[in-house]
Amino acid sequence: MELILNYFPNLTKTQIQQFKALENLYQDWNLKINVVSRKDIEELYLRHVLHSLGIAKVIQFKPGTRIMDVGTGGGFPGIPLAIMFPECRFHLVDSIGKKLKVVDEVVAGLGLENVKTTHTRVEEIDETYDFIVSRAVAAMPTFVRWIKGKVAKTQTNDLKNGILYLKGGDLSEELQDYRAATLYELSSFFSEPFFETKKVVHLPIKFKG
Ligand SMILES: C[S@@+](CC[C@H](N)C(=O)[O-])C[C@H]1O[C@@H](n2cnc3c(N)ncnc32)[C@H](O)[C@@H]1O
Repeated sequence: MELILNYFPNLTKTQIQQFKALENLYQDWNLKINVVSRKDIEELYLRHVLHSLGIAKVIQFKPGTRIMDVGTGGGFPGIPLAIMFPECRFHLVDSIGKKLKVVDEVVAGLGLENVKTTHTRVEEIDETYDFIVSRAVAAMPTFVRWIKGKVAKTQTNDLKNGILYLKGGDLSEELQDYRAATLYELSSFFSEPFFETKKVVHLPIKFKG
């Protein structure tokens, strides 16, 4: 938890309580339904919470921003972001129901009122969002296909509406067809070796006409 405060010193009391509560909630629920690997649970704050919050170093979502987390799994990056931005609306989607059971329990345990979850493949979603966030779900071309028509046209944030994807390693091949993508190195925000090759990819979605 110190790790989070170190990089986000201006959290409210509620946010601090909620971030602290994550540890017990995930430990308990992970014993019942394994959604996070054991090694990762030991390093929950580094590998999951702080990594998710990399997006909060790239953008401060304005109140009212609508965000979908595609393939949220155990709730990452959606849950840490929902704690960080209580005035934004988060839709966490996954095609595996038991993972969302854990997410629903964590959301209830935290008392988060800005999160809804849906058990479906993202292709079936018929809503629009300002931003679509994700981690470890699909390569960019597939992902872009899945979220077609789901990004709202009107921009209200400093960054253009589109995808904010947490990715690692060399992305030159995967992103070769996406010249509009901007890469933000997480190592410039966080000093832990875990973030050495990790990035937030911002891909604005173009609208025709
Ligand atoms: C490797 S896990 C990543 C989970 C989480 N984002 C994280 O980083 O901890 C990939 C997740 O994507 C989900 N997924 C894969 N394809 C999907 C699709 N088309 N629609 C919704 N969820 C999908 C899987 O069920 C799985 O929970």
